[in-house]
Amino acid sequence: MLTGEASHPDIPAGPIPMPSAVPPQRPSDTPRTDTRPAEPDAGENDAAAEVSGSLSAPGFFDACENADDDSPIPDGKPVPDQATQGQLFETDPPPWELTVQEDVAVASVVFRDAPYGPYDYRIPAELRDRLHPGMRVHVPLGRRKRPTVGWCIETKLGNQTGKTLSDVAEVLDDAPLCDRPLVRLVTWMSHYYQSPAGQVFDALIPSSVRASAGTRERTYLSPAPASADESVVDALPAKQQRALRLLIAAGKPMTASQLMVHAECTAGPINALRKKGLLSEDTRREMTTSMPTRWQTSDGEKTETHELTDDQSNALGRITAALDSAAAKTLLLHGVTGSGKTEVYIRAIEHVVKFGRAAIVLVPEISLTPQTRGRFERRFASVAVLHSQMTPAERHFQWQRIRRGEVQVVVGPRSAVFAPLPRLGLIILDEEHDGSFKQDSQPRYHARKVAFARAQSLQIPLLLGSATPSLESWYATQSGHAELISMPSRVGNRPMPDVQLVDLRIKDERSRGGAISRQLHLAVNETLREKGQVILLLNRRGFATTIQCPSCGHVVACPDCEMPLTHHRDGGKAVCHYCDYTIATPPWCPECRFDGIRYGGLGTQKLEVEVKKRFPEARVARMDSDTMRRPGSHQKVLSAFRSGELDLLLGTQMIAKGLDFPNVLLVGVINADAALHFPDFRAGERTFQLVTQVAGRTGRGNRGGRVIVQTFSPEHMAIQAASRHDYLQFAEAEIANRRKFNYPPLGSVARIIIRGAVEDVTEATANSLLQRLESSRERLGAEVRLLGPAPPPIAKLRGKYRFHLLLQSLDPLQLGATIRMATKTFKIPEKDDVQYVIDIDPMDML
Ligand SMILES: Nc1ncnc2c1ncn2[C@@H]1O[C@H](COP(=O)(O)OP(=O)(O)OP(=O)(O)O)[C@@H](O)[C@H]1O
Ligand SMILES: [Zn+2]
Repeated sequence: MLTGEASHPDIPAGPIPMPSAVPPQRPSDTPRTDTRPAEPDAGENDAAAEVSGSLSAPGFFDACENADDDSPIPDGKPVPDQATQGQLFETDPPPWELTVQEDVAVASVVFRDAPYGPYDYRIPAELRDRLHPGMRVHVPLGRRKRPTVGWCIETKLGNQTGKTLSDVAEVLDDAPLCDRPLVRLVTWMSHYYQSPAGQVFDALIPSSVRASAGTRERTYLSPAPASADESVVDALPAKQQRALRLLIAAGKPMTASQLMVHAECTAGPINALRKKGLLSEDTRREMTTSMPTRWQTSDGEKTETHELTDDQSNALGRITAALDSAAAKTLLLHGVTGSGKTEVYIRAIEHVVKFGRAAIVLVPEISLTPQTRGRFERRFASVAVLHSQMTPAERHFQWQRIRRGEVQVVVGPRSAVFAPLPRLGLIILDEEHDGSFKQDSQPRYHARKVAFARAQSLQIPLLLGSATPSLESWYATQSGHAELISMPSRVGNRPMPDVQLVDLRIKDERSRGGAISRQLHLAVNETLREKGQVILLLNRRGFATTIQCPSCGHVVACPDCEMPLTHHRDGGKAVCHYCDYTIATPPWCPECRFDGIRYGGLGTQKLEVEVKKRFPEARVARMDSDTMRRPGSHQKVLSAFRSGELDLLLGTQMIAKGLDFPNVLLVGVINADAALHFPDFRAGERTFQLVTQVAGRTGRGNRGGRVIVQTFSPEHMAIQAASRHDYLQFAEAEIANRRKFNYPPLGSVARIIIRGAVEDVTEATANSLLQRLESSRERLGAEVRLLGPAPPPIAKLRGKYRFHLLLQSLDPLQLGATIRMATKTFKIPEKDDVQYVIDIDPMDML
């Protein structure tokens, strides 16, 4: 899937189902999601295997019980290379062959491109001790024996395929890039998300690690045994003798250039010594620098350790009990904004670290919250912070530290769930409802679900924390799959801020020609006068969100996506927020040449202009993905805001997350409905989360705080509940809504997006995929509802027409099996140029 397909940076995405049961892993039916022809596969019989394999076999986690032992991946039945032909002629091998065959060491290998494997290869004797699961290999693939890089997922004794295996040609890694539990996680993800295992490995192991970024090979010279013979050394020409004696005297290996400097000679004498066999060589891969970290750690907050509140110590007690029980328990810490969740995480990790174990803390993009980062770095001796602005060399350096076991805490975004800590004891997801935990390209995984799988297989607790938990996690506490821990009040018994709704339908409430209502205007003035700080939320970036001709009605749209372009004032650009297509904003209508084109709709840039005009004294900063492009820019703005150099911060949802500034006395929400009327069953949930979270940024100090929410739908349940900080009311009402349609968390949803250059060919492909889904559903007897194909709200993206199919079921196993069976042999003729993407537990329907 193209990155950017679901990149709606200003639209918060929602949550994902809590797995209550997870399908078994069967590495043999790695899915295919592209149009290339697949290798021959086992055909009809496999369909039957699919039924029993996916619908009745024990779950993945049964298979993963002994995560530490070295047993091969359970239930693996690799499809042998070119199996079908061989099977025509061969029956059981004769017994004498059996003994020989059993002695054959075999590696199962998967690939990132089709055919995806797994296929079995013989491990030649000289590679037997070197090859382990989690390493990359070179193997010959296909009839042409094309040399291909693959990942070894299993090594075993005995060739079960009944035919001659090709040899592994080369082992590419000195040590496994992931340990066995992580290899098992790969095969589970590949199965559950229907994404080739080779591609899952690529998501798991950063490209900087695969490419050994920031390292180079260096060859070290030391005296060879032959140089111990004095007479030999004495007989050498002067320069050679000098160099060799220096090396012997040094007592440690040197590179050729070091030795040249030392011995004040050229390369000649050293090469001569080499040729005479008087030097031995040793090549190592080394980091080129000792890693300087480019980011300061602090945003200006002081270190504080607090006496825990009663809520906090109760929460900590329940978490340490789970840690001590060494069970794979899922805990949901529901603590209102400002209840001190971070302190609880830190204490829980201290408990973990005491026993020599380590923790992972997943956060929505860390560069947005330098504060969180600072809190962890100040409290632990060895923290690895992973974030999107690291260089490849930094990333690789941190990864190596983590793998060597030098790190107590890893803090990072969703991909940090794969951090290769050797003694992981706890995984925490902070702001667990956040949409950034779902990846919108292959493999389309959700970090919460992967964290759950990893925690289960290692038998360690998973701690989810939020003031506005996803309904999936909430429902899990209601159905007994997770334990609920509540922190219903703020630290220091500070009250929740007062929320006032401004009904924008009433004309008097609206301001003439502006975005800021009379009440909000007054409140900002008052706050500034009291030397308090203000946060204003508007979840749309750009200046104007539509460019329309008032004469002919033409809307300037992206030629590739057909979505309206957003006018950006800096540079006078019109930009597609879906694909980044950019043109100069046309000064007149491109259709009818009318010169008086109108910029409608409100973005953060326009709001900034209005704010500066209304409050000329205020020092204002804007925070959105346009102003925050440069590394470190969040930190700069946030430290300035903390130190009081700024009075007013306005921006998109990135200012709604996790910030803790005691002097913020007013939060204004410019338009609470922006996301409410999206064609998505999570629209209400996202609105509730966003309003509650941003409202929670105030009243965090001793001076109190208040919130003004402007809305066209003040009676909407999500906005009502948010205005009362009433999560329970919201959750109960929303669960009842979802129950009517079996939407998550009550049922499971999957989405298949079909895209192609020609509209009717794309639609026809979607229809034939639908037929296949219908017939698999019938063969499996699966209770799955099929909807579509229909054009999604974004019906065209980057020049491709799009259709989608939705699948719904109460049983995620049946849902997965239906798709797997339908797509297993589904091939789209190359000339059609149509691709499809499977999205299990999709987070948006756009
Ligand atoms: N026991 C305590 N006593 C006093 N202050 C505390 C205590 N625990 C935490 N704090 C302070 O309370 C503030 C809020 O804590 P924190 O930012 O962890 O809240 P939170 O629950 O994560 O809120 P949000 O969900 O809004 O991010 C912080 O400034 C923190 O230093
Ligand atoms: Zn576009």
